[in-house]
Amino acid sequence: MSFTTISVIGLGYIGLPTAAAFASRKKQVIGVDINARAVETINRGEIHIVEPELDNVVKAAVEGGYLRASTTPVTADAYLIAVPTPFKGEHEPDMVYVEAAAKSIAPVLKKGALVILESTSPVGATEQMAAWLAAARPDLTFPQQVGEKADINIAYCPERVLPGQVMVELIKNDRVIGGMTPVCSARASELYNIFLEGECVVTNSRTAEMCKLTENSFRDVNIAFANELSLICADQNINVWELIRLANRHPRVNILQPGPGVGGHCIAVDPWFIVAQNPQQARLIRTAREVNDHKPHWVVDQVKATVADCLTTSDKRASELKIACFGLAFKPNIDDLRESPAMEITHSVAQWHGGETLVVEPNIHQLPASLTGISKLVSMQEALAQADVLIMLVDHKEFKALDGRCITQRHIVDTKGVWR
Ligand SMILES: NC(=O)C1=CN([C@@H]2O[C@H](COP(=O)(O)OP(=O)(O)OC[C@H]3O[C@@H](n4cnc5c(N)ncnc54)[C@H](O)[C@@H]3O)[C@@H](O)[C@H]2O)C=CC1
Ligand SMILES: CC(=O)N[C@@H]1[C@@H](OP(=O)(O)OP(=O)(O)OC[C@H]2O[C@@H](n3ccc(=O)[nH]c3=O)[C@H](O)[C@@H]2O)O[C@H](C(=O)O)[C@@H](O)[C@@H]1O
Repeated sequence: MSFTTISVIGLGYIGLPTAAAFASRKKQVIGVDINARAVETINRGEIHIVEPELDNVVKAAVEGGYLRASTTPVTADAYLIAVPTPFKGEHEPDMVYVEAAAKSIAPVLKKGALVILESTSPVGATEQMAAWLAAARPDLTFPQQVGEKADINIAYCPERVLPGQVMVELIKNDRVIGGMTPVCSARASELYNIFLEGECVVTNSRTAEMCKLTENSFRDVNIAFANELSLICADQNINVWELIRLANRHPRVNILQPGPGVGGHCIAVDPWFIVAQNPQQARLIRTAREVNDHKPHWVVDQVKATVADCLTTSDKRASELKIACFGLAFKPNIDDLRESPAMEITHSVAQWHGGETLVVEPNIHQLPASLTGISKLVSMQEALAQADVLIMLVDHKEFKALDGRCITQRHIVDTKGVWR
């Protein structure tokens, strides 16, 4: 059965670009979200999230009559679930959104439908989702009951796009397809091939779930290695960026870059899903998380030591010193401040510091609420003219382009090696 109508459940950073990609290939797409304001925005042909090129694709899809959004699920040939999977408590995966999404589509499922889970999930989540659907629809058969002959096909197909490059990577990246049966995988591959230029690589659902967690854990472990080196090098008076550049000249060494910590809602979250399921075995993955989570605290200690050093050579009192923090976003050249180590550090410094804390963030026009009243958003030039201590937190292109001769301050904490 081919796919005439496709429904995407959850219209956020992943769901909306995916819905728009199908609609741009002239498929009828119904996006569903519990956020009524997001639904209204999309139905006006506008977007509620920031992602390059997405606005044009959504506008064309809505105006062309291929994409519409709704708060209520409808009957479709295929469903893709892209709802949040945060952690709860002591880093346990929270599957309540997936459960709610599955239960919301169950009543409208028709024989022959394909259901794909895209949300980053712990191993076994797809089987759990299939069980929720089966419990809600005893009139239909599911792969866990009858295998290939099931009325409903189910697969896990993780998303691996990089924020900021989603519209390119969505089309070009290879996709891991984890069907509950080979037929499920074949149908899921057929669906993605509507827009995919990359390859569909087929496996089972549990391997596909683990594959997504593995990719982000691999990056987290590699960044933790770099962050650990940065602590060792600071102690040994070695420039860690020079060290890594030199080590990476080895044909089989490729170390990532240290920074203020690991931010965003994926790399700092997903490795915990492995740790939660295999706490005895996942020792390196847990330690990497701990190393990366510790880094912002270490940076704050460096700031305090640098301020103390500055005071010994200055005739100013502590309350007269100005500290400037460069960057708030969770990574360079974006405006996303969520789960940002730069935010965490700036907040701690501003709360601790008796004097003025200046903030330079070229990608925002207004300070977030948590920093309002305890810091001041200024231009790069104002910060360089006024501050006694500089803290480099995010290697935005504007900061990298700065002529070193403009920096007269001697007291600098540079977490990104930009002003070395
Ligand atoms: N943002 C990213 O760069 C990537 C995210 N992922 C994964 O994709 C999944 C989705 O992430 P994002 O799109 O970033 O989240 P998001 O928060 O941007 O969007 C999720 C959307 O789902 C909606 N929603 C929640 N419960 C719902 C329900 N029961 N029915 C319908 N809509 C519902 C929310 O209102 C929201 O609009 C997560 O598992 C995430 O880990 C995977 C790769 C990249
Ligand atoms: C394995 C991998 O590259 N995963 C990607 C990642 O996207 P995300 O934007 O979170 O990743 P990122 O660019 O590594 O940034 C995460 C954090 O790590 C930091 N970071 C990154 C690279 C580095 O050398 N040093 C470093 O400190 C960044 O500054 C940021 O705070 O996670 C996404 C996700 O799963 O949501 C995934 O789709 C993306 O492909």
